[in-house]
Amino acid sequence: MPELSGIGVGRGIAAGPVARMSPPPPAPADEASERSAAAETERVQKAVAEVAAELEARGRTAGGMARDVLEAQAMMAQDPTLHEAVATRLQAGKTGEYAVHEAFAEFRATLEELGGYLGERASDLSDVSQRVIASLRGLPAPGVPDPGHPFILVAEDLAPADTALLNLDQVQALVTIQGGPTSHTAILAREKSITAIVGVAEAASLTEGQQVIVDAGAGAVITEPTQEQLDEAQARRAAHAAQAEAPITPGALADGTAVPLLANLGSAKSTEKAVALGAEGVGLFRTEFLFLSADEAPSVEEQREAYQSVLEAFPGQKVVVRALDAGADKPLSFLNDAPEENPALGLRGLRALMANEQILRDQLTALAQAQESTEADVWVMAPMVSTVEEAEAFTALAKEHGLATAGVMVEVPSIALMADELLSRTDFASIGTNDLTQYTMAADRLLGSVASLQDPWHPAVLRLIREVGAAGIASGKPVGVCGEAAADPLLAVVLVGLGVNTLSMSPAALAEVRAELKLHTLEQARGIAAAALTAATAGQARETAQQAAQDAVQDTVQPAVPH
Ligand SMILES: C=C(OP(=O)(O)O)C(=O)O
Ligand SMILES: [Mg+2]
Repeated sequence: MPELSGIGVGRGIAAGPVARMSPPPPAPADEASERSAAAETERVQKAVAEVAAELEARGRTAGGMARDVLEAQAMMAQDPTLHEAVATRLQAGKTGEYAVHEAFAEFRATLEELGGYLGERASDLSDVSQRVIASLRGLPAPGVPDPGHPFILVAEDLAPADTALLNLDQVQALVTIQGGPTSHTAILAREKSITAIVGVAEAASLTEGQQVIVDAGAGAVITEPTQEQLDEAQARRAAHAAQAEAPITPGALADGTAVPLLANLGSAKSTEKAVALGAEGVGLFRTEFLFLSADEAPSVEEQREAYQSVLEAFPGQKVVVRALDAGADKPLSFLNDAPEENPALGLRGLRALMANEQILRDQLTALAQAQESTEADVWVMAPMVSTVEEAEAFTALAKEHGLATAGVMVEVPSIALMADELLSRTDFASIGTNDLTQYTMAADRLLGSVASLQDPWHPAVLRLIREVGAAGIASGKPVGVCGEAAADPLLAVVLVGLGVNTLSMSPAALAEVRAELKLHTLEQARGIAAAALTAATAGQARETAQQAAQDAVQDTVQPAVPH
């Protein structure tokens, strides 16, 4: 039973036949057609009609937002301006493929120049053009396949729109060649509870229709499963589904040690889901959504309203609000429009806020006002902090605005190493493992080519977390984790073993983490963490922790002294 390995997202398991994402057809050459213009026109019209009908049919099956997107694409395929542009080229003797390719590309460039909503639709136009060209050539449509039965989707990577539109009755699991644990595909898969393994370099060898088991917990794609393995996978799938239905209890270890499980929220829209899935508060409220689509900072009143709607959903519970984290992957022209060679190392996060202090002051004012009219326990924290002076300055400013609990994110190795000094100057620390991994490993979190380095299991990252956990225990100040690492059930246990008190994650991950914590005592979690720390590589840390966790669970189930 050969296996391919990658980075599993969550603990799901699924089995089924592979269906590969078809690559886009190669661009057609500028050649004269051997057919008459009339014959080419007929071919193109037929292909366009087929593509439009297929997109509409898919929209009807998918429903909801996907239906609107697909119907808009079907309309694009039939746009009269485009048809005129294609017809002109056919009259000039071009092939149908080339006429479609060139006319759609021209139309796309016009849309991109217009910008705004139409500009955003430009890439949809390329998708339609590729579908028509594939149809003219008699090739399968590019994009997510539709074999008519449940399947395991194998792709180089998925565009966010592809992931968002997946038909989850058909797609049993996702395997991508590219991508790391914090890639968009992994984050979206986690959010939608799709069984997924990303960064499977050898997935290119999987063939259409081949039976595989995708075991996300083990990060393995089993390529020639035996009947016994298929039965076991089926049983584990049923158990996993039952776990999602398990009663919601507060996060705690087997010995009753409380580990509050909090939600990461990206906007006010997801509060309901977080509450329904049992979030005991919010460990990271990302406020960027208010700023990113704007040309200038939103007013204090606009901000107050948005913050209030989140705070109201958590009366009596903790809500950790992060000050604006702009720069690098989230550029904001009104905050910093200077070109930077290395924006991830530039004026981002708290650095950008300190350079535009009024924007930070307005945000703190809005938050303090929102706090006054709700019963949530509001904590505020700063992103991308590198020095204790920065932490001190932010904490003082937050208190000046009437926010009693102020802390910082630990995302830069320098501040992790200074955790003891940090915690003597601020109220709490929250470890952002996505950026902490990026900066520790010097690997851009958005770059597929270095995704394998972007692994929070790396012992270098774990050693830094140990520093922060130890400083938290020594000072009695709370230390949380709000990066994607907290959503990996076994890594969550390791984090608690390293001294972390709370875990914050996408709400979809709460059930799995809750179930895993219940299997281990604090002493065992410390043992599993100590085992992971002995490793030399990320892979070894994961394996060593898995072994230590299994041994610990067996010791608990089988008492050492038989009766
Ligand atoms: C939680 C984090 O912040 P973001 O992902 O928003 O940068 C992190 O870096 O881990
Ligand atoms: Mg971050």
